[in-house]
Amino acid sequence: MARAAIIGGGVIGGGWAARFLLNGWDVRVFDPDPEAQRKIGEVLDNARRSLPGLSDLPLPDEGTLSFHDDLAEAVEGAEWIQESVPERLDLKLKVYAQIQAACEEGAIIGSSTSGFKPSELQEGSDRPGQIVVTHPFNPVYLLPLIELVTTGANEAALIDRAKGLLSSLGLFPLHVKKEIDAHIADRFLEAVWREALWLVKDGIATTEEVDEAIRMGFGIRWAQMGLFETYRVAGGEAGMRHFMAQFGPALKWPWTKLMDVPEFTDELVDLIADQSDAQSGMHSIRELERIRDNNLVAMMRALKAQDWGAGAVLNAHDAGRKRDAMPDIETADLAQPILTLARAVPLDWTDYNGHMTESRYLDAFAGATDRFMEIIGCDADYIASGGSYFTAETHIRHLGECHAGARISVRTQMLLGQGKKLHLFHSMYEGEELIATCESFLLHVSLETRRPCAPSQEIEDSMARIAAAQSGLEYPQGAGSSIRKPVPMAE
Ligand SMILES: NC(=O)C1=CN([C@@H]2O[C@H](COP(=O)(O)OP(=O)(O)OC[C@H]3O[C@@H](n4cnc5c(N)ncnc54)[C@H](O)[C@@H]3O)[C@@H](O)[C@H]2O)C=CC1
Ligand SMILES: C[N+](C)(C)CC(=O)CC(=O)[O-]
Repeated sequence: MARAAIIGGGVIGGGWAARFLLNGWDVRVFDPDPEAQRKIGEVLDNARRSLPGLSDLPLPDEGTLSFHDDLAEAVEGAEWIQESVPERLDLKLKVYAQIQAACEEGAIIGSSTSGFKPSELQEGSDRPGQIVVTHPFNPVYLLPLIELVTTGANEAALIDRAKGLLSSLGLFPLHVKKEIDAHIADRFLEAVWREALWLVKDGIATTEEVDEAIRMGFGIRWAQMGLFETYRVAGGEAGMRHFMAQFGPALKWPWTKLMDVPEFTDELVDLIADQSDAQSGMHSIRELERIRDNNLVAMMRALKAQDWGAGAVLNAHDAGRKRDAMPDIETADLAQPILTLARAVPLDWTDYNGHMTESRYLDAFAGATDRFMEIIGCDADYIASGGSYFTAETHIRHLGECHAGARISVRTQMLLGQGKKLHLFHSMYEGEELIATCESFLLHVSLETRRPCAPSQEIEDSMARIAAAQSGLEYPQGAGSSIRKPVPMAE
């Protein structure tokens, strides 16, 4: 089992711990704070309800989490060491000396620093090539971006290994090859933060109005296209050149306070903190984290459907794991109902009753049907060649309930697969418990005529193979049933 050490387990270290653990790594934590274990436990609870559902496949079994009073013990045998101690250079340098005295020479030491350059962190080290900046974004267990900032002291092989390990955790390592204070993203965030402070200090807007100005407009836009792509579109048909010609000169107008930072007087801190309390004080920080996570999961899953931005990163992560996680016609035990879906229930699949909402059962069963189609040869290439299946009838029975984060699976029995007809019976389980079934009848169609027709010989052969293998299975209980006619109540 791969092992990571988390040095500093606060807001960010806790997020890293969750990211590693939920991706199957063993995690050792060193943090002198006596509250660290409780705090990380709460971050983990949030991560467990939100991260697994982002994937359309099950995550690996969780690794083991342990807390250590001794830094040397925590880093021993670790392949990855993530430093997330407070943003003070003297402290970070002291911590690296302790880490490097005890860790493996081949281990990667990543720093979460928001602002320091890697050359500053490598200063005075005997093995500077081991230290890189891996700057994450909060919540680390959901957001994919990691700014991987390196110097000439870091060898290409170590950089490649770091990229590979980060990608295997579902992260998106953005390699910043030329170091600069605050890397890339925090330079924007600092600029926006500075402007917002001025707007509140000068009485132009409240903290709430600043936040509305972001989240009702460009905040949504930036989640799917960055700055340049957004402005290219805003330039109209003439694109970026026109945009720059039109708005470039305006940058010189006195729109902003540019580099000045308002002084953090007690008065300014009170003004901002009081407004922030009035805006959000009715929610605890943990509640706000859960609201944030619900929203992030819903947005990232929407981007996933578009295979765009952060959604494309999630799809690529799934694609890399699909081969091992899901059987195909050669690896499945065809004599049994075939595994066609295995995943965690995403946060945005639950409803006001606190369990998976009914439309999502159809969503999950439709995913199982899609997988069955792939297994028999009706994959993306086949569909592009003009043949596919349309569903003619579906009947779902709800036998139990499941909640966000639950691991569900679907196993599929083929009741008929011959000519243009495909009749499937899906059974959904949480663990061993049967929670729903779905019977579907599909017809093979020509996508040109939109009329039923026979499928390819390869599909016919696959269906014949499965029919022969499953011929010994009993007709499933519940198949062929309908909603019974109500019996009149006795007086
Ligand atoms: N909070 C944020 O939004 C982000 C912070 N970062 C960076 O992550 C790092 C940590 O920041 P946060 O998690 O926000 O701070 P935090 O204050 O929540 O956590 C820091 C943790 O380090 C522990 N600590 C202090 N001295 C230690 C030592 N000698 N050895 C081990 N642990 C020690 C503290 O007990 C505390 O639990 C900083 O470098 C920061 O710039 C990066 C991205 C976002
Ligand atoms: C405020 N901050 C500079 C610590 C923020 C970051 O570094 C990244 C983030 O998560 O916004």
